Amino acid sequence: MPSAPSPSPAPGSREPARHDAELTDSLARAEALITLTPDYPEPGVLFRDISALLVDAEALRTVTEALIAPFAGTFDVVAGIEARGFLLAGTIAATSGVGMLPIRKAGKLPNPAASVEYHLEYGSAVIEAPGVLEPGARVLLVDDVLATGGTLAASRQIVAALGGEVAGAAVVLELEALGGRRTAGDVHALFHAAD
Ligand SMILES: O=P(O)(O)OC[C@H]1O[C@H](OP(=O)(O)OP(=O)(O)O)[C@H](O)[C@@H]1O
Ligand SMILES: Nc1ncnc2[nH]cnc12
Repeated sequence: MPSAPSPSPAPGSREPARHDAELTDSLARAEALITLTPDYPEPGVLFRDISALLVDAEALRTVTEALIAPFAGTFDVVAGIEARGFLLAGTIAATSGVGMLPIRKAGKLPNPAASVEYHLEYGSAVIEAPGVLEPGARVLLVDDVLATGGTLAASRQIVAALGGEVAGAAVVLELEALGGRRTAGDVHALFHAAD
């Protein structure tokens, strides 16, 4: 079940306001669109795919708004982590009226200003970013899945190396069994999977 945001009752009422109930339903509908594929990309991994959520206009809008809800007015730039994080950072940038910083996988940028190696549930990788941030820019990090937390932790290092400040981190789905929050720090997660 979605965990955020929680419904706020109308004054003098024990019932949630209708718009909050609708938001909860819409989030539950979005969560149900996340598909599970066993043994992908390697044996033992249960892969979560947000493609069906992305292609659904209502689900995409609801998830975009819920990802930024706790951070309104606190960030100047949204950073998306290649590749799936790009998709959400794009919608957040358009919705929030801020710019978007692409954090790329290694070898895609001509002159990376920062580079960090990290480990994932299935392998290791290097991310890089261009030196385009204003000093002190407040950056919201966005990704689809929090698993081991290696990607978000590396992204925090990238933002610091660029001279920015991390305003927060938001993901669609947290895989709790992998303990990523211990590595990635505080993360706003819309949905939680226990396994
Ligand atoms: O918490 P972690 O263990 O670091 O894992 C989470 C990361 O793994 C996936 O990306 P992946 O590297 O598979 O790249 P993709 O977006 O290009 O598919 C996902 O989109 C996150 O970025
Ligand atoms: N199980 C998983 N499903 C989707 N993306 C992931 N990134 C790391 N682990 C993942």
